[in-house]
Amino acid sequence: MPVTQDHGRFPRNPGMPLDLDVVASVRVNTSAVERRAATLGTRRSVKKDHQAAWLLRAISVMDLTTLSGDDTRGRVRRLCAKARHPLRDDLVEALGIADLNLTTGAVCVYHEMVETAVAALEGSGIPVAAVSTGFPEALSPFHLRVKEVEESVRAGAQEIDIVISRRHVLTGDWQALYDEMATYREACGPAHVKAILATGQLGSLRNVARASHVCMMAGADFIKTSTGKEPVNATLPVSLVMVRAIRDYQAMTGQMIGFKPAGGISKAKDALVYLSMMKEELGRDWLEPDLFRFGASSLLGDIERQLEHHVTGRYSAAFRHGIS
Ligand SMILES: O=C[C@H](O)COP(=O)(O)O
Repeated sequence: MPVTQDHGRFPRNPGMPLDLDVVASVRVNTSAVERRAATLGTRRSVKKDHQAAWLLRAISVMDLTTLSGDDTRGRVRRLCAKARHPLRDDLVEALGIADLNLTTGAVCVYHEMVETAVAALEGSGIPVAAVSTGFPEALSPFHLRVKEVEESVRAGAQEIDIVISRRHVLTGDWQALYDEMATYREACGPAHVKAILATGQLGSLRNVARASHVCMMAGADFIKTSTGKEPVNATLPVSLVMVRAIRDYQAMTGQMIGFKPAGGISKAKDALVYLSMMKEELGRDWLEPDLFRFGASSLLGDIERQLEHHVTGRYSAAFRHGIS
């Protein structure tokens, strides 16, 4: 499976009027979802022989992230350098992928760091994603959250990760959630918008499904699980519910919406499970950066280690074969 670097094929979601009948009709069979999620890790759709190719793909769909109170411009510049060249030169050579010009899908930072990241990524084609709207709690005055979105776009962010107000979901105020999301959509202008649901704080899988639908109806281009700051972040059951909402929304409107699991995904083997889930649930199109991203601050290191093992294993196997 060749890795493609395609940052320009984003489908823009025009949204639709809020349909409360659809929202009310959303049901989730929690035990069926949990059963399916439990089998995902043991499925073999990523064959061992192809693991290196899948790990390279995981890099190409990664929003390489730093969202820390002690972020500095220097740290962001180093992160951007890593996004341009995610793997060490010797590994790139050993894997025979020098011609791929592999990069991460995007770099994800706070608003304050957008300009620095944009400058550091100039000419690379790698977009900058900004977490705006009072990330991670979204409890600053609404007009300031909207202003932050506008400022991030002005500073050069091509993608905005907004955070929804959890209380609208917890109180079932779908109109308020729709209006909030639609306002952010508008404020994003040409930038693509990812709606962070903060699923660990939404109370139930049914609420996750209903919030997913409302955000897509209001124009979200992507739905994203978590900020990475909730007590529970991306999980497989939550992800299954969200990708199935994406499938239902596509059946209803024809529109393809992206998915971004984020928070706590730091192991290469977990990334492989997510990729195979996307392929099985939504199909091949959802393995591309315009429809799938990992939000992750520490996944790349583990992928690099696994690719090293892959190369070393291959060489030692070739060596043994040579002397037998
Ligand atoms: O949006 C991305 C997340 O904040 C990253 O979370 P993480 O630091 O747990 O990988």
